[in-house]
Amino acid sequence: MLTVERNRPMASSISPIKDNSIYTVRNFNLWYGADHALNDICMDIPTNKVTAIIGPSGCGKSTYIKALNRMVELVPSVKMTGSIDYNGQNIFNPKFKVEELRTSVGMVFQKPNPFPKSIYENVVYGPKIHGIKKKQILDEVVEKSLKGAALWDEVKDRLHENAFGLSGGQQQRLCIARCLAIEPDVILMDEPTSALDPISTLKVEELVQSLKKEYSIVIVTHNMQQAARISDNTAFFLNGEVIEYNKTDQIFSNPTDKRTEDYITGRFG
Ligand SMILES: Nc1ncnc2c1ncn2[C@@H]1O[C@H](COP(=O)(O)OP(=O)(O)OP(=O)(O)O)[C@@H](O)[C@H]1O
Repeated sequence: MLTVERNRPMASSISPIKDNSIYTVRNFNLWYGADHALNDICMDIPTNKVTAIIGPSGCGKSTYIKALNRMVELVPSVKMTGSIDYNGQNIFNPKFKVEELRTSVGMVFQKPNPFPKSIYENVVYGPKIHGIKKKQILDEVVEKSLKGAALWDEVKDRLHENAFGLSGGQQQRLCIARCLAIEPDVILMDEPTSALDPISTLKVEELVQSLKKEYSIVIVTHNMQQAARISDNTAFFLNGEVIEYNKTDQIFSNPTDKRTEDYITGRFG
């Protein structure tokens, strides 16, 4: 189990938002070599809400969400202290099964990254890895996931065509469908619309809002309007710290920290 080092100044204390939390994060620190990228993060993720993470480039947003699914450990120089509990279990406990995170937490990246396969094969990729072979079940997964990602009507007659033939916005929704196919509880999104045109962006934003009925969503975004439009709660990160974490309305209408106000009003970042 990881322990907390106390040989450095404490960051601002952040009171967790009082909702059912799928993640409980306590005093979490992360270093890339000597670079202290996350500093004493205490930030819970509520269930069935959209949580936006905003902040200037390099403040640790991606690192934080990659810690939530233990992807960040793929970087060899990483060192961490503190705890991240997922459904009450510390994900860094040696007894914790990381495969559980792989099936419960899906991730959507900045650039759509479909596999060089058909639309159908992209969606069934995860379920097949988890041993589902029956065609009828896979067909159902494809329809349900593509409907969930608001893409079914656009692709139902071309399921066996290569995914690279889709537009960028459609490819991103396909990546969301691929994520839904593993039936996750959480979807982590790292700037999912930054490579998309305004209409595709709107479709993904509408999708995020409809998905929160069934999923807990964390979205990193540089787009203030997007965070304000689609999220329930927003965290403002700066230099690896959570400066403010509150209801989105509150953050955007009446931030308590001057640095949050300066950032959302475009004075820096
Ligand atoms: N693989 C890595 N190896 C070493 N340092 C890294 C690595 N990834 C990120 N960092 C460093 O950690 C800090 C936080 O980076 P991170 O990518 O989490 O920020 P971010 O807020 O997501 O930035 P952006 O908005 O530009 O994507 C930065 O100083 C960055 O240089």
